[in-house]
Amino acid sequence: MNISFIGAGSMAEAMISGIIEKKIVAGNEITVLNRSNGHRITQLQEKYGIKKLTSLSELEKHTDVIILAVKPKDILTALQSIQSYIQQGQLLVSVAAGISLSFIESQLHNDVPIVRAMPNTSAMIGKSATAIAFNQSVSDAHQKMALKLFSAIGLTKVVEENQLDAVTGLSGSGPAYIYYIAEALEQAANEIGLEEQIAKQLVIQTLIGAAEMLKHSGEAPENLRKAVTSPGGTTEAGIKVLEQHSVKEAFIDCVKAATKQSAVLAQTFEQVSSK
Ligand SMILES: NC(=O)C1=CN([C@@H]2O[C@H](COP(=O)(O)OP(=O)(O)OC[C@H]3O[C@@H](n4cnc5c(N)ncnc54)[C@H](OP(=O)(O)O)[C@@H]3O)[C@@H](O)[C@H]2O)C=CC1
Ligand SMILES: O=C(O)[C@@H]1CCC=N1
Repeated sequence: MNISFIGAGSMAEAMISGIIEKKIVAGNEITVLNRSNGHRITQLQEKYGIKKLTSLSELEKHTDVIILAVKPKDILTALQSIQSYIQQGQLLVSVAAGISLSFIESQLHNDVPIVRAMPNTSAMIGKSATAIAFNQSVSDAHQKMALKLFSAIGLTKVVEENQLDAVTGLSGSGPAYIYYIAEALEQAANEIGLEEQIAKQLVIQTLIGAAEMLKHSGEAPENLRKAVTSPGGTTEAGIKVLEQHSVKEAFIDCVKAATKQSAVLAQTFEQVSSK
């Protein structure tokens, strides 16, 4: 299988790294095209043994999967540049946030099988939580191929496309919410007089331990929380303050706002692009 990346940024690198590490394809079966920076391609060549896509016409003969890994603002130009080279049987994958399957279809000449994906930054270490949706032209074989590719960068779930705004609000943006908690815990540690380097490690290990417990214990988060909370104890005193500040409600509103913004961005982008 040969894979071509249009765009050589952080998401492309995360996918390249995962795909090679999981031996889905070898480095020399991956070609990459960037917009401006030759140095970036050389860097990826040296690190992963990938090849440079020297001309877009190479897509016609040597590619089974084309992965669009450009920013949403660049997707129209990228689609216009590749549209005449896409061949029957090739699979097109887009990781661009907020760019709908119908928008991509509208920029192409034929019925092209398309996968739209929403990964997150933990793809860098193979720990993304990704959701993918397919258009009508995607075959069973293509679905399997897409699942294999995204499973190389973490957990992958198939959803209907209308769920992708919610996925973006939850797990696409999700790492930032957890980093926000880590920031707050580190600041608290500082204010209560803990040594900085020790506090950082305690915060990280607390987050990892809690995440692993959620994954492996089979218990609901509420039960795990109650197991830490002794009556009249320290956790109860802490949680009481979170409740006074309506922190749970704030997180619920946070995910809803991010989900809403995903839909707004998609609409705005498509209106601008269709002018
Ligand atoms: N980063 C993340 O965590 C997540 C990213 N995504 C999505 O992934 C996509 C890529 O994001 P990310 O990797 O972070 O972005 P980056 O800015 O790191 O990379 C984008 C790359 O696309 C290249 N590019 C732009 N236009 C073209 C073009 N016409 N032809 C070829 N290459 C082009 C850029 O080249 P140059 O540098 O020369 O301009 C750059 O290398 C986005 O659409 C984003 O929404 C989705 C979920 C999470
Ligand atoms: O904040 C954003 O718009 C993007 C989409 C998902 C993660 N980051």
